[in-house]
Amino acid sequence: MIELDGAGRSFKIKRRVVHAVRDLSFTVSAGEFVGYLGPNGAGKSTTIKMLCGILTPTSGQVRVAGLDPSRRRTTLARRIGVVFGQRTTLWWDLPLADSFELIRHLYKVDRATFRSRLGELTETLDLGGFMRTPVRQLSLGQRMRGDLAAALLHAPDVLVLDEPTIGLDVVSKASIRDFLQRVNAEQGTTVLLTTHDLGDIERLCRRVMLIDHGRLAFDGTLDDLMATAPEQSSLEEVVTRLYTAAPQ
Ligand SMILES: Nc1ncnc2c1ncn2[C@@H]1O[C@H](COP(=O)(O)OP(=O)(O)OP(=O)(O)O)[C@@H](O)[C@H]1O
Repeated sequence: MIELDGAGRSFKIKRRVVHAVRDLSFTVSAGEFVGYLGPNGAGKSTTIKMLCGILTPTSGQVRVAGLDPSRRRTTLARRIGVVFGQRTTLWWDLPLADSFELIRHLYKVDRATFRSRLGELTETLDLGGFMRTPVRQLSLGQRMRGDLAAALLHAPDVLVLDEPTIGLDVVSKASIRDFLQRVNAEQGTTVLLTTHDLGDIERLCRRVMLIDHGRLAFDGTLDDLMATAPEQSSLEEVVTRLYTAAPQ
């Protein structure tokens, strides 16, 4: 469902070149739920932007649902949902319901499918109490639930999440994790999750990829990851070891 083959992305800043992602190769199969970890500045967001076609790779190849994201961005938009936890894709001044209606038009979702899909999402994400509230008046947790619904309204095959639980309290985090687990298990949606919250990883991901300095430093199951450190280490200790040991 997601394939990277030697993908790289560099940026030229004045006379300096920053290699945000270098020679990255991995495959994520349909239905997998994969955690994508890495320290600040490792290249996670750059990878995600290449997956949804916002950035074109400067080397190698990227394929999502068999499509080249930067060339087929519009077609791909129907197959992929993206949530950037730090930003909203909703219309700030409009009630949540109006944002969803606009998304329905953008993605050309027919009215009956939209109604049943929105009904399901409203129930599972408990959106009913604030559907008529302008997005700017929503709490962070409410806004995040709205963003998740917006990303899933068109029933994408792939869901890419960039820190979807950032800033949320423990109860909101738990409900979003439950929701994501259900989407993956019940609808077979392929999920790539970027997070600094290791609780998200422990709770949701069987497979973990770790990127550092733009390169893949680990790709395996959560158990394999835990086995890289002495017994009884916490996930936080294991990840800290890898972040500090990864090659430059
Ligand atoms: N548009 C850009 N122009 C120049 N450099 C960039 C650009 N976008 C990212 N970079 C650089 O690429 C590197 C990787 O950045 P990226 O945002 O992908 O990291 P990240 O892993 O998502 O970090 P964080 O966890 O802090 O969000 C960083 O050194 C960053 O400064």
